[in-house]
Amino acid sequence: MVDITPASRTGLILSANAGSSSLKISLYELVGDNAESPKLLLTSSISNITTPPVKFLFQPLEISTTCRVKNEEVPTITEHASAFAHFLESLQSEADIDKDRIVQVCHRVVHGGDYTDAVVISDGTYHHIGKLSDLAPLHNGAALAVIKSCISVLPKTNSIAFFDTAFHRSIPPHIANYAIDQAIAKKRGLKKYGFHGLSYAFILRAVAQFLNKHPPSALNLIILHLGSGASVCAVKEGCSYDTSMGLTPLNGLPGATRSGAIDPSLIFHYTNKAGRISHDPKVATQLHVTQAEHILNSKSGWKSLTGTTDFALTTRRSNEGSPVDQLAFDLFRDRVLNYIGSYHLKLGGQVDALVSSGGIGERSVELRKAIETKLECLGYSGVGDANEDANHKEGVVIDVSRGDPETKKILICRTDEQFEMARQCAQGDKFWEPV
Ligand SMILES: Nc1ncnc2c1ncn2[C@@H]1O[C@H](COP(=O)(O)OP(=O)(O)O)[C@@H](O)[C@H]1O
Ligand SMILES: CC(=O)OP(=O)(O)O
Ligand SMILES: [Mg+2]
Repeated sequence: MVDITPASRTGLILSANAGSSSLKISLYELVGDNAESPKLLLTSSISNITTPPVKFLFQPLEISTTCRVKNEEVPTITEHASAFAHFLESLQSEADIDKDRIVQVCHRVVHGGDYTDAVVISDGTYHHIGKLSDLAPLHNGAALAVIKSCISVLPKTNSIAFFDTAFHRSIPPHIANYAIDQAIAKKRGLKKYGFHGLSYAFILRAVAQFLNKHPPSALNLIILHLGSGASVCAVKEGCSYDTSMGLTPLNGLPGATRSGAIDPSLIFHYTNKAGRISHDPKVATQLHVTQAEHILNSKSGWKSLTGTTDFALTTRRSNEGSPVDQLAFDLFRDRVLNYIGSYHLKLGGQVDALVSSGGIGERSVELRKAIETKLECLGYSGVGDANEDANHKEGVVIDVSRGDPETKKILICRTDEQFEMARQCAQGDKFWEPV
């Protein structure tokens, strides 16, 4: 009989996180007894894929004569497939690792429709995920391009799709459904799916460990994931109860190029071509993305208000008195507060901690301060001095609250979607069964 117990699992696991204009990759080693915590060997990020020059960063954890850091602009990278190919070349040339040692590739797929769990890629699952691309135009197409490359250059390796949506399968019907004709809604799958689920799963476990609350089902949290795409999640008894994104990642908070929630009628006053298919060359031609979706996904958000997608720059400029940057900063804080207030109420005020994560949530001292000083009226501790020092502190979870035991905690969690996939892969029996 073939041994498929966790202790028998060895090899390299690669996790790929394809964003709208970036690809983040982490490589882990599994030696059987570390299935709970696969060992990180290196990370790589390829950014500005749709706005060249493309930046390529390759960072082995241990540097040696055969393991080098690379940080360069690469004009030959034009889309996600060539970005992935460049990573594989560097794996050999910079880290002396043969790609054939990779036994599993985990792919973050943002929209998984009704998939409630990760799936091994086959012809059937590949095409099903392809059909969902219209609902996550900035993301699913990019993930599929990387999956396709894997199938062709790593034919003996399992490719597994991990879905952002899976974490939110617990959202109850009265929250997940929209007030629209239910026959049409059911037929077309028009409901709230929610996203950033791999990040929320990672945070839930990390915070449970930090607060010493086991199992995680003992926890109620309000989690902010504030990055290029931003969302909030109410976790009730260890499960997603509500989240700000909806049918697509467009709803809820604004993001780098996304409007977030707007009055649905607005778009018909913005353009009289809202329903026409977009012919923008950056939108893959096989996707049926309307001009409305293109404007609200790619031509809105911080970029449309301030000219930059860099929220750190927006914050600096707003401190220097720039009115448009101040508007972007205040508008973001306002929308985040909408959700915190609402989720605090939905959780009956029984909140173990407010957790801030994502590129902005983890690093923006100013935004955290602006949000969290408003929360004292709800019994949150307010940010303490630790907020200022958080960027220099080590650790996955950092307590930035004032430390008054009577008040609710405010934490930062350095989320890691790639690690969450590698961990779930290492532990999932079905991924290791011989074919
Ligand atoms: N110190 C900082 N202050 C404010 N925003 C920051 C800071 N560092 C990074 N960011 C912002 O974080 C965002 C990227 O977050 P990230 O979670 O990596 O996004 P994504 O994975 O969605 O591409 C960018 O808008 C970037 O400007
Ligand atoms: C779902 C989503 O918006 O993802 P990201 O923040 O990585 O763009
Ligand atoms: Mg992200």
